[in-house]
Amino acid sequence: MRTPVIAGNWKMHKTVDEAIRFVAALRETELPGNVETVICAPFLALPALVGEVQGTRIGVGAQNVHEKNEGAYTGEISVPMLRAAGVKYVIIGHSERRTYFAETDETVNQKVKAALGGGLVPIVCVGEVLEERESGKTKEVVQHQVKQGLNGLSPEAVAGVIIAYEPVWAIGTGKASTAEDAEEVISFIRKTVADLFGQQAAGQVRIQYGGSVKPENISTYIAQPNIDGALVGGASLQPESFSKLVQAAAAGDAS
Ligand SMILES: O=C(CO)COP(=O)(O)O
Repeated sequence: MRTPVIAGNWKMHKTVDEAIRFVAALRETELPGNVETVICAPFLALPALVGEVQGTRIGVGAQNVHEKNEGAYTGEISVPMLRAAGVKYVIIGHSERRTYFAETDETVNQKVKAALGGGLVPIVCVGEVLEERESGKTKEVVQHQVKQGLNGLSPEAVAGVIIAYEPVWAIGTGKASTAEDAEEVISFIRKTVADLFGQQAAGQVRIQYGGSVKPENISTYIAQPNIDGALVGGASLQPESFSKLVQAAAAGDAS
């Protein structure tokens, strides 16, 4: 039985004060125990958030990390720095980082290894662009990204990874993938993990859907057998909406 994960990706939103106010509001709501709840915030807000979530079920994640532990890499943040700040998760290879910051499957792989080696849970993002979808290349693209991103990991390590399938055309567009389409690709990703790392790792690895997930559609994804939660951008920015996502995921998982 895989515990679903609802992770908010705030992207470049919220000052430290805004982040603190968000958690204060979220703490007013009852967060269910059968859903892993994560907030991935800008680096600056992370230490304050770690303090604010003490005693709650919320985990804190970063949105990127450098693959080296330290060195002359101006502007970068390392795994040991995040760990020392109490951060538990890190998003790796988000399509925005691949598009705007030249991340490749190779850098994703190095970052995943660094994260796992340093005790962070990586949320590894994969997904096709519209042109690839329209030319029937979705499975080929995500298979390649999964294979390269997880290259060289042990089956035990893969079991602890979270994969987020985020079709790029669905991100921030309001054009979410249907739950059936997302299930088809995510079950294919699980099969790819089984082929590469064995059935046990494939049975344990959690695979989220991301792309225009809202409180109104989250239940349709959670109802799918292979979809283990969601990575949410816009709808994670308001505490009411984020709380509804977590509640709906809990209700869907229990049903
Ligand atoms: O990119 C996303 C999460 O990482 C999805 O963003 P939206 O939920 O705003 O479409």
